[in-house]
Amino acid sequence: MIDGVVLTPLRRIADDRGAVMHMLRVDSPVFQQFGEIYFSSVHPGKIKAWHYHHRMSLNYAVPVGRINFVLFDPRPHSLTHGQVQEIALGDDDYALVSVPPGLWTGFQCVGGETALVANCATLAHDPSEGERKDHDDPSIPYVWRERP
Ligand SMILES: Cc1cn([C@H]2C[C@H](O)[C@@H](COP(=O)(O)OP(=O)(O)O[C@H]3O[C@H](C)C(=O)[C@H](O)[C@H]3O)O2)c(=O)[nH]c1=O
Repeated sequence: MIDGVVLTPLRRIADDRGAVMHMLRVDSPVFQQFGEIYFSSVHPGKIKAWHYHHRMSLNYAVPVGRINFVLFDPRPHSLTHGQVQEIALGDDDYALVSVPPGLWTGFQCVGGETALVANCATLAHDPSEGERKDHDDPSIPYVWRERP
């Protein structure tokens, strides 16, 4: 796992009416502070990458559909400097991934259903706090799956 990233399995309590899906509680070891919750949908095969945050920590869960979540560690003094990691997230592999600032992240919808990514972030969205690169930027050593 990239240094500082935490993957926490989450409960999905299903019955014949639907399901309750946990995400983040104030007494969780990964809870820091509340900034904003938002949801990002991504259609089958589509990529949303790359995102970088200077100060915001992310807490992602995917209650609908499935994504391949990818992280790249550019931090010069990190134990995992230069590493790339893929994490499968989705309603059938339901978990919370907590990501510190300073990493490049992105995701691709895998499977045939539009996926919904929930982010319970430690700060309210502030465009000046983030950076973007194209999904195929050569400075990040990762090749996304072919898109339909
Ligand atoms: C998050 C946000 C976005 N926007 C605007 C900015 C753009 O014009 C448009 C799409 O934003 P973006 O391209 O950043 O969307 P995603 O690629 O889905 O990424 C967003 O959702 C993933 C999960 C992340 O973690 C990102 O930090 C977050 O920005 O919505 C706003 O006006 N307010 C907001 O709070």
